[in-house]
Formats: sequence, C-alpha cells, structure tokens
Amino acid sequence: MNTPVIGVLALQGDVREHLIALAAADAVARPVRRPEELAEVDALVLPGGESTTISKLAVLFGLMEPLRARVRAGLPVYGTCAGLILLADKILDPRSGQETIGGIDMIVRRNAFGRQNESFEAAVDVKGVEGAPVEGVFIRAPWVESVGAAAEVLAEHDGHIVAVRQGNVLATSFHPELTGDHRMHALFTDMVRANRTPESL
Ligand SMILES: NC(=O)CC[C@H](N)C(=O)O
Repeated sequence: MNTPVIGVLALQGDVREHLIALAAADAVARPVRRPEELAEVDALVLPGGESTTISKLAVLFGLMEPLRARVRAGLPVYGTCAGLILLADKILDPRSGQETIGGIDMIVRRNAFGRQNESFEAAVDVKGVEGAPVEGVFIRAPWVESVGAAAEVLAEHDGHIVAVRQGNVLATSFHPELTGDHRMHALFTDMVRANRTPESL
C-alpha cells in the first residue's frame, strides 16, 4: 500500500516532534502553512502549543475557512492538547478572539489540569491501542467536559475525558509526540489508511 501524506499545521507549537513521530509511524510528513499545502495532504495533525495563537494565525494566514471546509468534508485530523482545543465545537472558557475549527461535538475546558508548573505524566489506557498504557504528557492540558452522542470517548484520566474520536477526527489532551512511543500516531495513520478509497491509492 502506498504511503499517506500527512501534514502538520505549522503555525506555532511542537511541529517538529509530530513530523518525526509521523515518519516513525510510516507516513510521509510535511509542514502545512498555506491553503495550497493543505489542499495536497491526505490528513492533518494539529500540534500542541497555544490554541489562541494558532487560531489567530490560522485566520491571518487564510487557513481557518479552508481548514473548516476540509474537516467538514471528512479530512482525517489528529489534534494534541492545543490541537484538541481547536477541534472542539465549543470552548467553555475561550480567550477573546479565540475561534475553533471544530469537528468533534464536545465542550473543552482550557488549562483544566493546571498551570505549566503543574504539568505531569500519567499512564493512560487508550481504547484501540494494544499493549501497555500510553505515557501521557500533560502540559497545561485541557480536559473534555462533555461529548455529544456522535463522539466516542477513548480514554479518561482521574475521571476526566482526555481522548476522543468522532468519525475521522481524533484528539488527545496529552502529547504522545514527546515520548518516543509512536502508537497514537500509528492509530491515526491506520485511520488515514482506512479512510482512503481504492481510487486514491
Ligand atoms: N500544551 C499545550 O498544547 C497547552 C495548550 C494551552 N493550554 C492552550 O490553551 O492552548
């Protein structure tokens, strides 16, 4: 089977780590900064970083509407941390001017697990990931307050939802790109491969 091309939205955040993790999970990975680059990828990763900044830059670079349109049209997307916030249909506590791309019927709370110096690691059991729990790195991480009927909860930590999937859209509160364990990226690249029609191969 030929290899999917997966973009990483490269406006701000930990882009490089995702490019490395995707390459390790057998995808061709490339940064996406312009609408023309977005049009060329089979799937997209939204990195961790600062969701307010990423949202404002996406508007500035003319990417917000193309991103919404492609997600609505079924583009497979994986968002980590700030990326999860960008994929939420609703933010409980948005900063002024903060917009989301949307794609998952969920309500998120930003910085829910505390401030930078309260960052932590925890073993997280993720539905669909075989073997030992995933080492979750939580950095000023959001949690998901609630999900709608179409969204499937894949993991919880301390009674709070930290991984969700709805159709082709996957999101985690934590950062698997920082651990060297590429199983979350492999789960995503499997989703991307399953999404490709025989004609597109
Ligand atoms: N590590 C992260 O991505 C932090 C997310 C950040 N708290 C935000 O609101 O965007």
